[in-house]
Amino acid sequence: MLEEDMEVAIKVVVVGNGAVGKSSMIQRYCKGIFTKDYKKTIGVDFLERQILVNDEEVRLMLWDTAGQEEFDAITKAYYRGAQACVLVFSTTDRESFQAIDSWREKVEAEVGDIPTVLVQNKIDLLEETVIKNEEAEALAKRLKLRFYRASVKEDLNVNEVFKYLAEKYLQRLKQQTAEETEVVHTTSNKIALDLHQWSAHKKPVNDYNSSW
Ligand SMILES: Nc1nc2c(ncn2[C@@H]2O[C@H](COP(=O)(O)OP(=O)(O)OP(=O)(O)O)[C@@H](O)[C@H]2O)c(=O)[nH]1
Repeated sequence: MLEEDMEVAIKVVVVGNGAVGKSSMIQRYCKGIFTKDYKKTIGVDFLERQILVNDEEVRLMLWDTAGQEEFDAITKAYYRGAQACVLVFSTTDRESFQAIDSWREKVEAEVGDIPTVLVQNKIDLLEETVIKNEEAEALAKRLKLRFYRASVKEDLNVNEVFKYLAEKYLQRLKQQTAEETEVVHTTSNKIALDLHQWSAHKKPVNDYNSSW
């Protein structure tokens, strides 16, 4: 169990090419709305939402990063401290699919291996698709990532994406806590053992007169 009074807050970065639906996904998840207008994100922005995961309160802070290369310098700084990541591409944009590897590398370069999920957005436009199902699945397999097909417009699979990331993050957190506890135990066992060995070498109090 985690400390009861401690709130778990997770910084999640949502990355991918421009216009794949990152801002829309965050708005949908945090505000429950969808707008048709496309307003290019300048730099970064964030919204948050609290959810319950296995009876644990989790605050998700969703960082919306610009998909345009021109803002790379600003967005890179915002990856720092990220604890989970959503990689998004669009059903109707092949370049956004091909760019996934490079987005993953950019995030990994800043924060290492964090819980990450691959999302194909705009599946309501499946008849206009430029990506085969097998290709997307192969990419997920190669990157060893959970894969979701979503439509922010139709509110399909959006909640699932963030729920999965929160669960994955908590799972890792508990595992780390358990490992740290084990290290402490191992260390204290070692100290106990050393003390035992030391006292075994120590001369008994009632034996001070004999030669040791
Ligand atoms: N049909 C459809 N359109 C969507 C969906 N999600 C987003 N859009 C539209 O796609 C366009 C781009 O969405 P944004 O959320 O602004 O894209 P973005 O990835 O944040 O773009 P940048 O800020 O440039 O990085 C907007 O017109 C949205 O309304 C979806 O699931 N289906």
